Amino acid sequence: MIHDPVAQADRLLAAGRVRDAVMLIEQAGHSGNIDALFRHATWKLAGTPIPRDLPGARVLLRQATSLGNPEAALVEIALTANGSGAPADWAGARALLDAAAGTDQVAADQLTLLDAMTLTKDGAPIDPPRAQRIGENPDVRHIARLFTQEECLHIAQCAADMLQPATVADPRTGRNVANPVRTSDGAVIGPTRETLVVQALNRRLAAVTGTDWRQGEALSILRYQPGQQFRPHVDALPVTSNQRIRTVLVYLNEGFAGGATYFVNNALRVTPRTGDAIIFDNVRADGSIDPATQHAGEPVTAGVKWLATRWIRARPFSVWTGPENAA
Ligand SMILES: O=C(O)CCC(=O)C(=O)O
Ligand SMILES: [Fe+2]
Repeated sequence: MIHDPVAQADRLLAAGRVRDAVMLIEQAGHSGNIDALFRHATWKLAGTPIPRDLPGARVLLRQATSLGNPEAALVEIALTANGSGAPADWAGARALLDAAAGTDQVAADQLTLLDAMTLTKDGAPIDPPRAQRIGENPDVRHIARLFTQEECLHIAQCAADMLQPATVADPRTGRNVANPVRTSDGAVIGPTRETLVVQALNRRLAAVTGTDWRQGEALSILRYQPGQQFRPHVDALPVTSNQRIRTVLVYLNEGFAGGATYFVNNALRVTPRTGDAIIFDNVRADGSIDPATQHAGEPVTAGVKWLATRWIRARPFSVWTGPENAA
């Protein structure tokens, strides 16, 4: 038997021997190697080096979890709740988290945060707060303390190890260059990393924006250090069949200097405070882009600003099948 089939499969892949790598990982999985099962599942999720197969990945994750792989358990929980590879099943995901929490402190900590929320059997908030209007043209609505400090910290922690400087592809060279509009570091919490806490918060954002959670893009996290900013822009996309109709921003911390959100048209300036949210529509009633929604994240002058953004599409949005596709 091969001692470390995952390392061996990586070597085969690096040598371009994809078929051999896949055969090796399959065989090791069949004989109950939990790391091989998990690696095989991640390949099916990523769609490389084998085709994407979400139901197949779920089968492998189930096996790896039941054989005691805690990493597989967390991914299985995420996919169970967000409906990847099978219909969304909040109660099923919750039961898996309960089971994982018995031996895994990461799962236990998530359970503590979840237990502090009052949720329906589908993970939606039972009594979501109402927003107050704070500006006109554009209409900007505000909710104080939509997220608790602990919830904000959890989100920041989910993104912390993935933060990357903002870049755009240079149209001439195709190379990634610094983004001139946004200079902060960012990360998205994709479907395999959506803890039940993040998913409950995404459902809370859906409730307060009057949308379905499936319309939301993956939660985007931004971190601004001194001098970093998001220059004036609109969130709506220039060309799309599934527009970003609404935006909700949640400030994840406070105590830094600068970093207000500024709406150019009505000179509305929103001072960030931990857990506060603002909501605005990016399109007019006829669906056209509303230029009055132009806004900026002003430069941070001292300290660090953390922010979560949920861009909400007109219709369900699937992070698996590409930016324009419905689930
Ligand atoms: O940082 C801010 O306050 C604004 C962020 C923003 O405009 C966005 O995430 O779309
Ligand atoms: Fe924006």
